[in-house]
Amino acid sequence: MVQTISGSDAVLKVIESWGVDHIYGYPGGSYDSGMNALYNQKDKIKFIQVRHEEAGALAASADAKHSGKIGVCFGSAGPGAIHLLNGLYDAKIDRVPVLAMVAQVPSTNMNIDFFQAMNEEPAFNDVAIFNRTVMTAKSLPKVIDEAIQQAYEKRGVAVVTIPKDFGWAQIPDTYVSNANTQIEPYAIEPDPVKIDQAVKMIQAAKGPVVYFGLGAKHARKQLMKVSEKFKMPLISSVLAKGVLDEDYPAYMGSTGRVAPKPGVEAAMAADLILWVGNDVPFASMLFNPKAKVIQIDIESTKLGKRHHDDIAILADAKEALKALYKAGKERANTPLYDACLANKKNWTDWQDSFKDSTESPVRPEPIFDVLNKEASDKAVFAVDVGNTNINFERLINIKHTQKWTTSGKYATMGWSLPAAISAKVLYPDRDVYSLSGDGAFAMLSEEILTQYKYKLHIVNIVFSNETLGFIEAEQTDDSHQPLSGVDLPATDWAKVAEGMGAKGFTVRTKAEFQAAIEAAKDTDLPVVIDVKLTHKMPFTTQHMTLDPAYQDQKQIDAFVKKYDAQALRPLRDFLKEAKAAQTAKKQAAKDVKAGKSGK
Ligand SMILES: CC(=O)OP(=O)(O)O
Repeated sequence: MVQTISGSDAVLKVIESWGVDHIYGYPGGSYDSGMNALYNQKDKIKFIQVRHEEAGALAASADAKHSGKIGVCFGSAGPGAIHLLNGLYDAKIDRVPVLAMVAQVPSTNMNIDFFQAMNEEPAFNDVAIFNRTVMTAKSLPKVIDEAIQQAYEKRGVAVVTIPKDFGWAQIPDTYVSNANTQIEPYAIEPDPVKIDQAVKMIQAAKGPVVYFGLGAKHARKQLMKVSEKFKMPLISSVLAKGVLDEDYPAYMGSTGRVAPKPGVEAAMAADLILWVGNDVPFASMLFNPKAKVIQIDIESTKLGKRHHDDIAILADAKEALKALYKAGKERANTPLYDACLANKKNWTDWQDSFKDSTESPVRPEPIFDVLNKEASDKAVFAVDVGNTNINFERLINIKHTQKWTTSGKYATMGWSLPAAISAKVLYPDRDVYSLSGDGAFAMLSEEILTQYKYKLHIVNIVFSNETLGFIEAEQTDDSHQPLSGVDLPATDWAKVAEGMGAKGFTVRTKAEFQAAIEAAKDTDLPVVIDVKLTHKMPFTTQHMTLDPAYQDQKQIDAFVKKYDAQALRPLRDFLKEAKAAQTAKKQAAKDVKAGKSGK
């Protein structure tokens, strides 16, 4: 006799065969059989009960971002399913594999206006790369297997809708999963002719730079070697922060609104961009429009997508960088390279000058100074959307051994708590920090309950300044309108957290923050540190007004005063100095050759 198994147990067996050991969700009547299977297989797959399905989907997306492996979540029929959507869009838009199981009313009650029934497929059509309602109980394991393969292959969201009765039905326990058939695709090697052309273009450029994204995350050493050999400063996408150590001298950080000044200025001064594994939507606005572009990408649809290419190389980033390094000759320092290094030092010194500021409410620099010292080399940061992105991008001295995630191109607020849960579930031995503004924290703050329920020792830092700061700055600097709808009521987040079982602290100074971080070491509970943050907005790199060659002195004075930026100098100053130093060096060398060294 053929052994049988319930449809939902068969589903979990397939999911487990792909190496998944936990699933996020919230029970509902239509998902009873799924809960029954999770109970039956609790030794193999852990159920993480989030308190809102959106958080489950975000945590699943964060699992995929952290580990590269598929994240799995579920929602019950109707509202439970629809609540998943926001988290699933994060996975879709940041292109990571997620499986969402969506419960449906029993097949006999579908399409007849039943309680909590809705036509779920159309609702998930846009978000999913694979979106199917299972038609028979027997096909359940095969459809789940297919969904997982599709999610990996197409780097997106697979949605499987499961009518309630199919999950309970007994089916033959004979299905064999496809998980063991999967192999890593071969890295595509670059065309040597294109590599030769690219090397010539790089050698001829006056100020070439590298602009890399997450497509180059496996090519850390090659990025540094190419930069050193051809004297190219490195600029990254926001999300590729952490591929290189922050203190690597030629790494200028990212470019764009959240970026530090050296990255923004280097991008505008470059005359050639070596664009590697990067798909940033604003990218065409962030660079010198006259710069030449050599682009390397593993997907042909990315070539020329964000910027006109002079040379397009279809290849794996690591292979292409290796080939460039091998094919080219070492270059002498360019003035732009020297100027960028000096500019970075000027910016870092300026940021550091606020590290011990005693202003209260506190500035972000003292808080991040403590974090930089306290976070271990293995720390994981879950970073929410808003000014927290800006402060994290500029002030965390990331190490490549640490990890961090945010909601990137989708940029949903509410990211940090579910992402921190994902980090602690995946890496229980690593120190995990969630960082959010008071707006973003409020959006999914109920997830402190999840942290408490599973005894996840996460340090949640809330930057409270009673405003949607990122939007406030936009209304002030971009649209020049009166502030409208951005103010938030003062809230005692430490008290809220205590009510949910966490340990709460309120801090207004660096010393208080340091003390809270010390106290956090003495508890296994989740911790919430409500940092009462200054209302001063971060230095704007988007509307930077520092250079008298381009701006009116009065404007510059007002800008410098607003951001306490007296010590900051424009990149052009360093370029002039670098050019003068190189001319003097050349002249000295000529003099020595001509026997006029004066010695
Ligand atoms: C979205 C937003 O403006 O958030 P914050 O207040 O953290 O900047």
